[in-house]
Amino acid sequence: MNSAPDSIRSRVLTALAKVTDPEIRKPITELDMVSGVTVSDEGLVTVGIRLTIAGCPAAARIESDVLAAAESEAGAGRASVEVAVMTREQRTALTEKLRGGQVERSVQFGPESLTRVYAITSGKGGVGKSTVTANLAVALAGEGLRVGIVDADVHGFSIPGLLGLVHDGLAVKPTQVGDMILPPIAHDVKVISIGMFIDDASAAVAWRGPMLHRTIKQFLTDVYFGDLDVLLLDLPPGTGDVAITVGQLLPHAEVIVVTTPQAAAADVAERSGIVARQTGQSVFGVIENMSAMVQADGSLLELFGSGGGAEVARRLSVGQTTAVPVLAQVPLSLLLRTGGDAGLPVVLGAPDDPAARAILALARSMKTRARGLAGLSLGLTPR
Ligand SMILES: Nc1ncnc2c1ncn2[C@@H]1O[C@H](COP(=O)(O)OP(=O)(O)OP(=O)(O)O)[C@@H](O)[C@H]1O
Repeated sequence: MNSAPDSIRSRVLTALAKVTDPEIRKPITELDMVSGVTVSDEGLVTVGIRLTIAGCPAAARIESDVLAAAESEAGAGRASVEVAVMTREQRTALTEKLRGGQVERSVQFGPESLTRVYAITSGKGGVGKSTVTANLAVALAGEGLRVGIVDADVHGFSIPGLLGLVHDGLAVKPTQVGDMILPPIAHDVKVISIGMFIDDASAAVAWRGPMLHRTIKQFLTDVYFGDLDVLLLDLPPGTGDVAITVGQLLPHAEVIVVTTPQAAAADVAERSGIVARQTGQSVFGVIENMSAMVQADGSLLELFGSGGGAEVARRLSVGQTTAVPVLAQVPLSLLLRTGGDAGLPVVLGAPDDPAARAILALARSMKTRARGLAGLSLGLTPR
């Protein structure tokens, strides 16, 4: 092996190109985070890196990955890392680069984007919309898709907890690089939540329309999701301001309505689908959650009745050229609930659970239509 300083330097640079920033998920060499590599006549390597911000939570990981990369070429104990922090100008250059050279910030995931955007809504609270959203996101990521969640459920921002992004009772805070927000990542899903910007977990968020509108817009402009295949938006239940804002900002988003099997829930669930239509969005389908559970003795427990999902799908199909399908029936499940409480989604923690299987099957069928690709065939249709 040629070990002249120039040769070592070029091999170290090649190794460094494989080190990624865990939050931005790009090679540090592309992010201008490597300020220099010097090799002494004795072959000792010094790598200079600059972190995006002081106190960067990923600092220790980046430093040790850089050291390992340098030592892989220089030899154990023959490399060192000098850590500095980007200047404001360097940070601005980085955020512009990540935005693809655009100085003007604009809403991501607009009609020109290839990302499939699904707004997940329900007629009323407590039907399991957030639980289903979190599990579906993780299941889609498990299918190899790049997935993000915007938790816009201002009154019940439960996504961070469901995905284990909670520390000392509070949702983890995103790293901020200049005016760019880096979403925390859990189980391979990039997550941003209103809950991450609130310091008192028990505080009620009494925001009115304009404040909500600004926050959702900021999530869609300032959060660096990178290139996603799928973005899921967890909307608040009902037909309020957030649904209208999302309809205005992302008119091509497709809506998924979550409902329970209860006949009485069908009216309100139908309404949330209709609001979506009024803002120009199409309804992708209905997920019936808390469906019948098979008990140990083989009998069915229909705690919330039956038929609600099919009924909502039937009503939302009226006047449409294609029928709105029931995408999945997710049974009542103890493990789905305890997995959510523990921050480990059931699709990962107990993938053989019937509720997990229903969500994993849905993710598999959605995978085939990721990134604008046509065709989604689902076994379930409205009765
Ligand atoms: N299929 C299911 N089986 C058992 N428990 C479930 C199921 N789906 C959801 N749950 C439980 O129901 C409760 C409500 O779920 P979740 O918070 O996801 O509802 P939501 O519709 O998002 O409510 P909100 O919009 O009001 O926040 C949670 O405790 C959750 O663990």
